[in-house]
Amino acid sequence: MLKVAMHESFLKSFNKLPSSERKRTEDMIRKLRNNPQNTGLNVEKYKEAMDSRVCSIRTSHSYRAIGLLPDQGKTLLLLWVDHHDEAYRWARKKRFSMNPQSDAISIWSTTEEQIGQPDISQDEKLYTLFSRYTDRELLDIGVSDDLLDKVKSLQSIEDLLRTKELLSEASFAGLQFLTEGDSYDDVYQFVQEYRVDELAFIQRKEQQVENFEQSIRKADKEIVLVTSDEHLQAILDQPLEKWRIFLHPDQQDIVDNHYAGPVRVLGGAGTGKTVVALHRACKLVRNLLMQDEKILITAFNLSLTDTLRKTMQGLCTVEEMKQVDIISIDRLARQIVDKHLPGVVKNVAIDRKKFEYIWLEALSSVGWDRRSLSFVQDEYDQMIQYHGIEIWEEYQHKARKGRGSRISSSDRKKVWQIVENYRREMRKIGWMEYIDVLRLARKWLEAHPNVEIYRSVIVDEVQDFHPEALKLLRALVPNQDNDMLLAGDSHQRIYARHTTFRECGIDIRGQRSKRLSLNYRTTEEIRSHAVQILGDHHYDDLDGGEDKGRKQERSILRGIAPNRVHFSCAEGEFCYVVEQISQLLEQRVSLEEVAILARTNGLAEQISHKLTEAGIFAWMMTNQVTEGKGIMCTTMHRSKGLEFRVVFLIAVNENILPPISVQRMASDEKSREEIDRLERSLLYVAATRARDCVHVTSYGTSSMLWPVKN
Ligand SMILES: Nc1ncnc2c1ncn2[C@@H]1O[C@H](COP(=O)(O)OP(=O)(O)OP(=O)(O)O)[C@@H](O)[C@H]1O
Repeated sequence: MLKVAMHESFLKSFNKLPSSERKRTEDMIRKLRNNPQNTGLNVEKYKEAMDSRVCSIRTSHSYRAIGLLPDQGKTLLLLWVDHHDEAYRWARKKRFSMNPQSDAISIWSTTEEQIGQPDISQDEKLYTLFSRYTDRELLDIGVSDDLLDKVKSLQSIEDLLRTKELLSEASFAGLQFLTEGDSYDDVYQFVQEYRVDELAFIQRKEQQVENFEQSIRKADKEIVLVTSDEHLQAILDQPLEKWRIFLHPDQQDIVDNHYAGPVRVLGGAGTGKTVVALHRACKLVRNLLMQDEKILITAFNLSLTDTLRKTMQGLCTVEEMKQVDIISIDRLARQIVDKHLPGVVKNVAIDRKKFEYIWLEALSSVGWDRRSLSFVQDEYDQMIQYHGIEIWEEYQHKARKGRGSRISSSDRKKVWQIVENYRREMRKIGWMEYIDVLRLARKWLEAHPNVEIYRSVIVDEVQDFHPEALKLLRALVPNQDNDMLLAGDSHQRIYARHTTFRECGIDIRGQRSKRLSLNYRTTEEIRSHAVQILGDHHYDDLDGGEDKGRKQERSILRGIAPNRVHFSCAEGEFCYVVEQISQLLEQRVSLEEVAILARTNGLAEQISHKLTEAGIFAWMMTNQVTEGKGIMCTTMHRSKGLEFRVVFLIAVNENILPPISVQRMASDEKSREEIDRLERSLLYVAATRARDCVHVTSYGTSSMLWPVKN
């Protein structure tokens, strides 16, 4: 009897099959397990594949499954199922390896060029990239025997890059240094030093990956071994999300621990912070809550809370969900105020531009004009609203830590007068800002300490919470064991809100700070490019320290680097997007797995209309509309927390990233630096929404934040 295991990728492709084919595939697996010799199955080595372990299995007249079966292997690992042409195409370009660090199996695509040797003439051979080095020299810097001819035939840096996957890290780096003009001796020295580390790595690898069977057992996060026909049925009947509930031990630890107070979970994009937060929520509902107690799951915006709700519904029963509230922090604050202070909040101002005339009148009351507007608004946001200041005496002597420009005491008095005028006029016309609503809710709760609303709170994307929101959370949940889990990442901070948990009354100590560093969403190529965009700004650990964990992060998936393309005009960019979408459709990628992200609402709306006009299903995601059919178009800001197979970042142009209007608002060097940091984080967030592929496009003059390489 043959053991059958199924990789996550197999289940993904299985989920996309027509139902009749699913049934046939299920029958095929049953037959495989019971009688692999069954002639109808045609289990055959697929000779055109790069990996000699690849085999194909017939599931029906026109469908094939692809698997890995080493010679003398006892376990067949199913990897893919598709229409036969597609299945073979998939298998032909794939390479597979067990990743000893993550216990994951890596599947990555190679390009057509990598499959065949370049066809070059004898003359051309003389002038190849490495023709001046002898075989011995190349062997000494780590090029393996079987790759000597290939390396010697490379003619350009692009050829070398395409060969990267075939070379060891050390030899690839060495060859790259040679092309950059480093002397052979320096490169030789570098490779020898590098090899000491690499040898240690290979020894670890050999120890850990003793054989294929053992690796399959170890990779239990992404591979499931079929143990019986009933088990097979159960797996195939479940949606993928449910099946995928195998946490990494680091993740499981965070979920299972008992904490004497709030716990912080840091980690770059795609490291599973949300997954951990929701599993923790589930665990608390099951093991901690009394029948009349509730847990709050909150995040910054509506689209995020929508996504959290959907995932949570997949993890908990309907009964358990009754003890869980999932709501954005702003909406929750509004609910609290409306309930306990009815009529106090009439309207909440989102667009400050609308009230600019009030600011200008307030400025003129002290003899200032529009030129001081940005400075006063920055002072209001970063000092007065940030610290929740309501009286002059508090503002008068407040240290202006972090503010770039100095202020005289008479100007400070004038700023306060302007702010008082602004607040009074806003009250008169019945408007408030969200920060005011958060403060009102918090103050009401602080005045009524016996009203316990939640037993525990779980927060996602906490880096963008305003200090008032964090203080509100503290007031919502009494200080006790397992009271708070705060998940976030300062690299993804896209609103200018710097605070520390401590300043907001949230005390995190020692062991209650965790970091995840294995990226499950994005390929290593996309992750590393996105990280480069962040530049060399300082990134904090959300509590006043520095987050130094970024260097340890890595992805379990491999793939292609982001496509950075530039056009002379917007029309050129649009044609490129349409062309790429047509190719995706040919590859049977569903439109729902594609997103187009732009810096502004207007640009996102524009592309959504243009696609619709071109006959491609597309919809615009807004705060009100969170579901639609076809390609999702939205702003980079709203894409936070979401994920797609393919992402287009469009109009990455000068004066759009950052927008000229935002650049003009900078009142000093410090604000300019902050704008640069925020816009880089925004690009990082947007690019890391992609699982497989990112296209970064621009027209006219491209943005300096993601330059076009010539
Ligand atoms: N242990 C795991 N096994 C398999 N997939 C996982 C695991 N943990 C997380 N994932 C997947 O990785 C992806 C990213 O997870 P998640 O959204 O929780 O990351 P995140 O750190 O919150 O990301 P971001 O900060 O970018 O929003 C999701 O598709 C999730 O299902």
